[in-house]
Amino acid sequence: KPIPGIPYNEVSVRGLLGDLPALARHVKDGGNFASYALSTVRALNSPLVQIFVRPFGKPNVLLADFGEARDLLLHRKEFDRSRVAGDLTKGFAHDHHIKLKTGEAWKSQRRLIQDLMTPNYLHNVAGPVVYQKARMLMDLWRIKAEIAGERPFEASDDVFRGALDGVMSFCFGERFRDTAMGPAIDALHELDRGAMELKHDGNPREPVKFHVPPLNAVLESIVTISETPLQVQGSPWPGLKWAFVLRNKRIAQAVEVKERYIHDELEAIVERLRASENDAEKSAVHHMVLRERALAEKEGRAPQYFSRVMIDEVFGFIFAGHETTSTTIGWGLKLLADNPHVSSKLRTVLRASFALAWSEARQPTMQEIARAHIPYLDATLEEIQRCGGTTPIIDREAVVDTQLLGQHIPKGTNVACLVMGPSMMEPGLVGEGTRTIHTDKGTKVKPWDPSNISSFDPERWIADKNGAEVFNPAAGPQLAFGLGARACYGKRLAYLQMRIFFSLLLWNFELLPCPPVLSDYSSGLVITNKPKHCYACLREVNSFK
Ligand code: HEM
Repeated sequence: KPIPGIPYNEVSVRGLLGDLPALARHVKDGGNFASYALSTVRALNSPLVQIFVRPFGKPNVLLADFGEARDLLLHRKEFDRSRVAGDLTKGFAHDHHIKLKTGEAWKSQRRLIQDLMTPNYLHNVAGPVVYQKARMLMDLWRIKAEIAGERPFEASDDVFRGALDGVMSFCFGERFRDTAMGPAIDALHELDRGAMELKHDGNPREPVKFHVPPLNAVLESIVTISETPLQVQGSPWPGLKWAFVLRNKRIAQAVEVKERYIHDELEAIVERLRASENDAEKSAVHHMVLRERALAEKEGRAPQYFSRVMIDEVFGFIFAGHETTSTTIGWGLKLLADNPHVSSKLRTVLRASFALAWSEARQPTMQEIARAHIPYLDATLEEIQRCGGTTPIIDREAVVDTQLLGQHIPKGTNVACLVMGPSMMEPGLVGEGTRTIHTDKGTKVKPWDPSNISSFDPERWIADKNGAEVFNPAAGPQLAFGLGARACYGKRLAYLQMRIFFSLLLWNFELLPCPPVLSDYSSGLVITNKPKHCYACLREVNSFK
């Protein structure tokens, strides 16, 4: 039954299936749930609309306005984490904190992973292992660029391997050695040099196809599990659907492999700590074991190193961190290749910022990259986040009867804030004065200039402070990581990974534009809003070690 006062498609309320038939047609034509939501907002020309995608369930409200979404996410206690995230992760990380409402239980669980996103931890512990994996990706692309000879090649699998290795290194530190990238590099070394001839064959615009080697059993299990939420998405009975999905032999085996792997890693750390306090390798898992030990001591109980919560929190890093980061890097590759003025300015800025590395003909170090103050780099990363739309929807649930944009929202309604719609990537639909009263008077974020709101322009994040360029993270609307208490936990790690990756990429390569057929911006929404085509066409600009 529609919520009075909120626009909807008239045809959707005529049948039992609501918007599902129209959504299915949209998907068949190459769209996805997020693009359907956006097209509905546009068709009804309203920043607040409702759609019916759960048979017998409540309508889903779509909110396409940054000002109102920001207020909701930052200040409104009437909204909390929705059931969607928990429903989608129930089958493989049942006890992860993502599903919890904001309160004592959530806070207490977050204590286990506290301090992992501090600059100190990121720069000194996580950064070096993440940097090492980014260097491996550059090595892989150096070989591919040489073989491809300025022809494009598929980049999404490489970027995916790089991001997966990055987040696994964050979790397990130096203990994680059986990487995704290793076999990809080995496969190139073993390649018959005759394959070098590829660069002279055929159409120079045709992509070069490289063999994609399989992942090891643990990494393969992560990929298998990460695909399962797609099967549950939209189900009116997620619990039942999970029971069915987990009966599949391949999926059940994948869950078993990942459980055993995480358990064994925890056990290894616990054993090393028992043997010698200073002997265990530092990593997120090591840090969690120390936190659990300290919390248990404080609470007068025995530590539970192998509890469901411990295992699910570890897997949460991997699940929440690998595809999001790899998708965002994929968008960044495309945007930088298609905007050579941005990539060449960034390269010039990087050379000036890492002047010592340039003069010594070497790669910038992890510490140089992490600590440098480079406003144009920060601005470019922010703009990649804005234009990529990796997580196009941020859900919240109304926990009491409330209002949005002056309309009644009943308790239990799921509100989906659109990250890419009006006011974000196209002019807004809301007139001043119609929003819910803002509690943060005086710090309201200014809207983007409508004349260039949809273009990729890092300069929008740059401000002038006493004649010097500074990066202004609050220059305008941005929802890429959500906002408020439940915003992305791993944001700082994601920025660090991107900072390292794009600095090294532009240090080593020029990104040549790919042929138009490989350069479109269509996307597929699985867990994230992924580019359908992600190719790289690289020219090495130096051969520094
Ligand atoms: C570019 C990469 C990433 C993007 C775009 C991204 C985006 C997001 C978004 C939009 C949310 C929901 C925010 C909200 O509801 O307000 C979220 C939540 C979360 N993210 Fe990320 N994320 C990224 C990387 C990571 C990484 C690397 C980790 C951990 C290693 C991580 C861990 C989490 C967790 C644990 C939550 C749930 C927080 C909670 O419910 O309290 N994310 N992320």
